[in-house]
Amino acid sequence: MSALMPHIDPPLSPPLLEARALRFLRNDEPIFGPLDFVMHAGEIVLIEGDNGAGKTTLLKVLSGLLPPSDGEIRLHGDPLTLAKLSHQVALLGHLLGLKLELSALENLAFAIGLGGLRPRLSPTTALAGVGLQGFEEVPVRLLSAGQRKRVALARLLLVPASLWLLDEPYANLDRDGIELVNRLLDRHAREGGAALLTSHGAYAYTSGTPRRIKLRH
Ligand SMILES: Nc1ncnc2c1ncn2[C@@H]1O[C@H](COP(=O)(O)OP(=O)(O)OP(=O)(O)O)[C@@H](O)[C@H]1O
Repeated sequence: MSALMPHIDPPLSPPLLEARALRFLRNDEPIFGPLDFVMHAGEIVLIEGDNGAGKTTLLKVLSGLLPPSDGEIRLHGDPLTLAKLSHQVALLGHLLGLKLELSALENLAFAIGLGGLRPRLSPTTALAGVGLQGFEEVPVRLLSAGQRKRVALARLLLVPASLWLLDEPYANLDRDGIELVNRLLDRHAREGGAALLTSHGAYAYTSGTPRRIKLRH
């Protein structure tokens, strides 16, 4: 390097998710916050709190379903926009967001249309990956609660979102399904994604000790 050229360090990449002074009020009553936290690529973080503490509300705010009352959310250093939300953030909520009259495959095709498709994956391989080979054409209304959850997990696998927001991802799953969620989380983290999850169940994320965010009334 020439003696005249200054040495410039490469810029540090911004956190995957950043919440600053984030608050949500309903009818002037505080539900959560002010909250400050950052999440980096590869992190799995648990949101803890009693019933009604605001866990689901926080996930809804982070996924753009509810506007925050105060504060800021940044994704990869930039403010959240609707365009980013659909491609970079995937929410697995209590209601799963599946269309009951459509088949598992049709639901996945619909999700890809909105959120894009991860390279080298297809809806058929994603369904096989969550143990639903043979259920491709079955309308979701005919699937069990755990099978529906698995369709929603296949959707997570398919879309390229780097941030997963998972509300009770273990609910309704058998032991094999719980291990499946943990495998998907580990792979997502290894591939540079991050996930924020709530869980009341006895089974939760078992690889290492995830960081926790505690919400209080
Ligand atoms: N649609 C709504 N309209 C009015 N109040 C609501 C609504 N949804 C939630 N709340 C209230 O907001 C607060 C937080 O609810 P939230 O669902 O975020 O809690 P949670 O921590 O996810 O609870 P749980 O562990 O029971 O799932 C609760 O007091 C609840 O009564």
